[in-house]
Amino acid sequence: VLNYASVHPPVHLLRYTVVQDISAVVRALEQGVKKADVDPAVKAVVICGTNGTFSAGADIRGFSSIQAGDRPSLASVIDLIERSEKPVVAAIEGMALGGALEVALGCHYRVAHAQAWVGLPEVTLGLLPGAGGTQRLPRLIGVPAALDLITTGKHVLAAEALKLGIIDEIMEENTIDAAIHLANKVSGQPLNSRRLSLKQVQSLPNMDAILSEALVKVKKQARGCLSPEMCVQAVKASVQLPFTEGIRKERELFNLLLSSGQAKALQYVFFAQRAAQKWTTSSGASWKTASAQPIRKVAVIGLGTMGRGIVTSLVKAKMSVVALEQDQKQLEVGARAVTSLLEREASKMPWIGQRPDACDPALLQFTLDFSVLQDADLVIEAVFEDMALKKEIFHKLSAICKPGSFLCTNTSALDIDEIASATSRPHQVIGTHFFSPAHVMKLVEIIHGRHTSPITIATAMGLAKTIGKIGVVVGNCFGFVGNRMMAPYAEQAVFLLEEGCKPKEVDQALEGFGFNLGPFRMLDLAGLDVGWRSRKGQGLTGPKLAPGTPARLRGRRRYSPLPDLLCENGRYGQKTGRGWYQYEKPGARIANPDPWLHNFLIRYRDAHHIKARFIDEEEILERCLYTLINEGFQILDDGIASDPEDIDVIYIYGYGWPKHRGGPMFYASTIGLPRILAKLQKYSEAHPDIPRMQPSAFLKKLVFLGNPPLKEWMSHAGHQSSKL
Ligand SMILES: CCCCCCCCCCCCC/C=C/C(=O)SCCNC(=O)CCNC(=O)[C@H](O)C(C)(C)COP(=O)(O)OP(=O)(O)OC[C@H]1O[C@@H](n2cnc3c(N)ncnc32)[C@H](O)[C@@H]1OP(=O)(O)O
Repeated sequence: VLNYASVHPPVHLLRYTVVQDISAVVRALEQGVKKADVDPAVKAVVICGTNGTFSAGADIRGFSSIQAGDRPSLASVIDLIERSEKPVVAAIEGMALGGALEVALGCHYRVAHAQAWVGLPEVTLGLLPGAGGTQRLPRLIGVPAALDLITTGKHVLAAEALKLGIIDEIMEENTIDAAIHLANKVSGQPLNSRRLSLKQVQSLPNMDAILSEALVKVKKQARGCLSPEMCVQAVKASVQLPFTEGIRKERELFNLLLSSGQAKALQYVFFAQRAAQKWTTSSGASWKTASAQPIRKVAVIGLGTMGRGIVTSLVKAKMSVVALEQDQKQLEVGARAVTSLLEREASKMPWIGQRPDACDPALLQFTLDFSVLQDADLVIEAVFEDMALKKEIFHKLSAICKPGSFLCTNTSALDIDEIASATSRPHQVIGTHFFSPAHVMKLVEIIHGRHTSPITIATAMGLAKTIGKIGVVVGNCFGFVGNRMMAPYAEQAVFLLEEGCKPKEVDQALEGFGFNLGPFRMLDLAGLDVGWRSRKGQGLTGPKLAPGTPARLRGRRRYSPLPDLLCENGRYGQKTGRGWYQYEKPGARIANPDPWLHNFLIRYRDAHHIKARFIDEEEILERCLYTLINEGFQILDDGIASDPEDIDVIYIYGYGWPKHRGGPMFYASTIGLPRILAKLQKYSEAHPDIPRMQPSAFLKKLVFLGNPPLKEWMSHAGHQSSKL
């Protein structure tokens, strides 16, 4: 891990590589600094990394073994560095993240390569910079900038770090030589002014307001996630307390976070997101053997809400795009919408000024001419959810597109195999389920059909990565993973209304749990007509419904006609200004309880002889969340998702599941599968007409096997993951 290398005497170079064994690095760093301190031949020290990287910080896997008492050791080594009578210079190449930046902050000088970047990502892992970072950074760059970096975990490039004052010098090349040169130059000069622990935090007249506004902001954004709030508390301590007391406070807050459980969940998500990129299918295809084909030109069919967002994402990633509509008017409306989205995106990216080509309109062509699509490497069809229309388009694409083109359908539920059957190249057909708004949401479900080739999967995954999305490979079934699990959740929410809840009560319970939006606000945003169209297509309502079908039963299953009745009343959600809530005008966003709906529910319950009862938050949460989780177990058993991590990534990045709870399957593992099973059994006995409440056989099996850890679940699934 450590080389104590004499490079240009009298400067000594301490080199570090990957920080896997945290305590070994801390010990080695301590020994290196102590040795340099007592060696009379050494006049200065440079700390750098190897292979062009200072350090990405600690190995996250090592956090689980950190004991509360271990923590101060890096902090004390950083103190040792800072107290050294010989100047210590950090030479930052590549990146300095987390503990590594804290080490650099303990150095007296910091030199960085122009392409290097720095950051304190601890907050995203449920922690805070606990080796003095929350006390030194505000002393170096002031409270507002330090709060921004520490509470978001964002990375900044060397140029910005220089502007902020984190870095003293930037080099285009030979960063280590420059650091050695600087170390030689400052050798013998007084160091007190370079010791951040001795500096005062720059006082600001509105400091109290800055701190309290920061707290309000992070509380609002974090929805129950503790680490951003603790970060603000720690920075506040740097303002209000002397350095050593501030460090004590930082340690106390760090230990609290370390034992909170949220840190474990967030660290799980870090690895789950990366594991999802290593896709496999139940037939044995995998990322290891399939390579993505290069995609230069993409065509998008349909410029509705989804198509516009998809085009925007592609252009932002500098891909050449052809956007097709069926008539001139729709083409013009769509083109205007895309232009405005691109302008809005550009205004959010100030660095775009330095990269004038970032949203280059020359990359984008709007057309009505289907034949322009013939040389596209990949086509994404994004018309509305109508199987006949999609099949017609795929039939045409199959005839027009060059033989190597990949054909993707943006669908949230439809059968990929049926769509592929309209082509002569089903192996090149794949589902790419984007989430709305598609230029913002990170997730893309990549759905392989029976005939989809591994190269097609790899190419769709590659495209997702290129445009900054997180692709997750899933199997083909109605609703795939995300919407299939959403169905029992939304169904429970509506049953709860029938039984006595108000939409706001259900939403508040789930927003309190940490969702960005509760189910009714989410449905109003997505548009109630989407589900209505799908239910009509399935014959659950509308003209295809058999006459004489009881209002609240489909076969022997409980059914709620409430969402259909709302649509029949023209209440489609936000877009019509009325849905489960009322809005000031169509398109407005603030949801207000609607007395009309309240009276409607009373009349509905009377008509169906339902006696309203009080339903507490616990029941709301358990019925909505546990039925969703139950479907997740069924999906794993069916092989539609290859492991629980994939489901969790889908829920976090596509459905607003609170990240600090680690995704539904991780959450289930923290609650304990026996408890989930017992609750589902209780509710399904009370509601025998709701099949989705019947515990899945896989869940029962795992409980029978003694509630094994999440990592072992798939070795017991009916459909075993080929990742094993
Ligand atoms: C020279 C001075 C050295 C001083 C060193 C001091 C060290 C401190 C030791 C004491 C510790 C005290 C407390 C410290 C806390 C911290 O440091 S918290 C900060 C931890 N670091 C991070 O959060 C960085 C997380 N990683 C990333 O952001 C990115 O991975 C990356 C580094 C920017 C690289 O991105 P990219 O190129 O896109 O690759 P990825 O796909 O993301 O990752 C590649 C594989 O590497 C694995 N990985 C990455 N980071 C870590 C990590 N920190 N710990 C463990 N593993 C990591 C990642 O999982 C990928 O793995 P595979 O999927 O298996 O390939």
